[in-house]
Amino acid sequence: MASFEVKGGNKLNGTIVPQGAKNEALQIISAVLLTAEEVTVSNIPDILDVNLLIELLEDMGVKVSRPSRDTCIFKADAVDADYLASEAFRNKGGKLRGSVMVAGPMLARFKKAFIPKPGGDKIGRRRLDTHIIGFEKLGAQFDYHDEEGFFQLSSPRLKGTFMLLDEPSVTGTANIVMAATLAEGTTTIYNAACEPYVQQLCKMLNSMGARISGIGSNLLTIEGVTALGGTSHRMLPDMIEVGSFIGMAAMTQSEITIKGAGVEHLGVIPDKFRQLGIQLEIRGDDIYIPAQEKYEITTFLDGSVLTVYDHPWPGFTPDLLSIMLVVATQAVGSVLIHQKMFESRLFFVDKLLDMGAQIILCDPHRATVIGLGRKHKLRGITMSSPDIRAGQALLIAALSAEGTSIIQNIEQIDRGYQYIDERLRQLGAEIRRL
Ligand SMILES: CC(=O)N[C@H]1[C@@H](OP(=O)(O)OP(=O)(O)OC[C@H]2O[C@@H](n3ccc(=O)[nH]c3=O)[C@H](O)[C@@H]2O)O[C@H](CO)[C@@H](O)[C@@H]1O
Ligand SMILES: C=C(OP(=O)(O)O)C(=O)O
Repeated sequence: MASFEVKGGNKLNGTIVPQGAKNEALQIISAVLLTAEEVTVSNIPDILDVNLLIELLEDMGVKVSRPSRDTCIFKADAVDADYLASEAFRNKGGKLRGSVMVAGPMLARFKKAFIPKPGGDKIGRRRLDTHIIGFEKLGAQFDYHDEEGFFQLSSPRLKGTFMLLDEPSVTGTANIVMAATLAEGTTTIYNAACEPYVQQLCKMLNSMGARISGIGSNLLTIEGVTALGGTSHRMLPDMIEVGSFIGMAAMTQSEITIKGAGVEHLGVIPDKFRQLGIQLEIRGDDIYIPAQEKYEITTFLDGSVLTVYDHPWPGFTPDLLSIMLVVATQAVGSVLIHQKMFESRLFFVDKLLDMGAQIILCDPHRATVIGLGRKHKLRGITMSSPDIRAGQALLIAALSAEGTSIIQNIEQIDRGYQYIDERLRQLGAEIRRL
């Protein structure tokens, strides 16, 4: 279990380029299974989860070449569909959430799939019902193997239909869309997730010959085709990294430019940080954050305390709430952070309390932060990263704190943030991997 040692208190300065989007990468890389032709994918982040998925595809017989560090050429012309039934797949696939999205393409092209109990963050219950019920509506049968916790799916023939999803699941929508591209007839998905990740997937599928309309909305129509071909696709900048860097700049009073932030794909993210009183300027596709002595949380128009909560896109992503929470600890004013989707994502506030933050955890979903307004600094402590975003939030807290912090279990951070220590050192941070 590796750790970061962080000496806090330095003001950072400079330019940082966001990596390619992790959650987009997991969808896009799964989609290469839909064709026997070559698919070139660029701006791939070099992070644990994505590398594991690429390894998984190689184990399945997909040919992968890497002309440069961030680009892969995939060719799924000799896939061993039986590999999915193996224990090796269950073990490796079970290490990341993204492995569930191998199922849609496998069902569509090879008529069978297995979904291992997926890994990913332990942030509360994360059901797969939307995926499975969607496949079932397309004509697949499933068995749930209780003891090993995996789903076995088969589909001699997928047939398009109308479906109204129970919830706009991000990976669920991606999975059903991928299966529907090769189904007979037309599939209509209402209450579909429409995050930029899903939009990017649909655009890539269309460039492979799929016929998807309604991209960017919650009503997707997919006219099935008989085969898909090769294409090239470039991942968007990771919007969660962009948000994390905005928060980090404010919290550490740093002047930072986020270069190539993919501004048009950020939705409400910049405005949510502005609601915390953080100044930021959009300069073309860059975001400039000036060094700020103080930032003051706004109130609602009637003067009541601001609430920041998550909501399916185009609402605010749950993956940035931990960052918002930590940044609010040094703001002037108060905010209620309401994490609606996940039950166990706010428990990391214990560590912030130990660092001297003023937070009241109201219940597992809600925390009220009373900003310190820099009256005193957080103090460095030893802590363990519980999940990817809490890990990054604690790293930001440590960078702003007085003294030295040790963050353990940083595999959680490495799951989603590429070379984070190296990139932060370039901005002037004192961070060391132990
Ligand atoms: C690999 C990947 O892409 N992971 C992302 C994906 O996970 P993932 O696709 O697994 O998450 P889902 O969209 O399925 O849903 C997440 C959780 O929120 C609940 N839920 C979902 C929709 C809704 O309207 N109401 C609701 O309460 C679900 O029951 C589930 O417990 O989307 C999540 C929600 O944006 C993000 O946190 C994850 O980073
Ligand atoms: C929850 C996340 O990831 P995963 O779905 O892979 O656990 C995340 O990216 O914040």
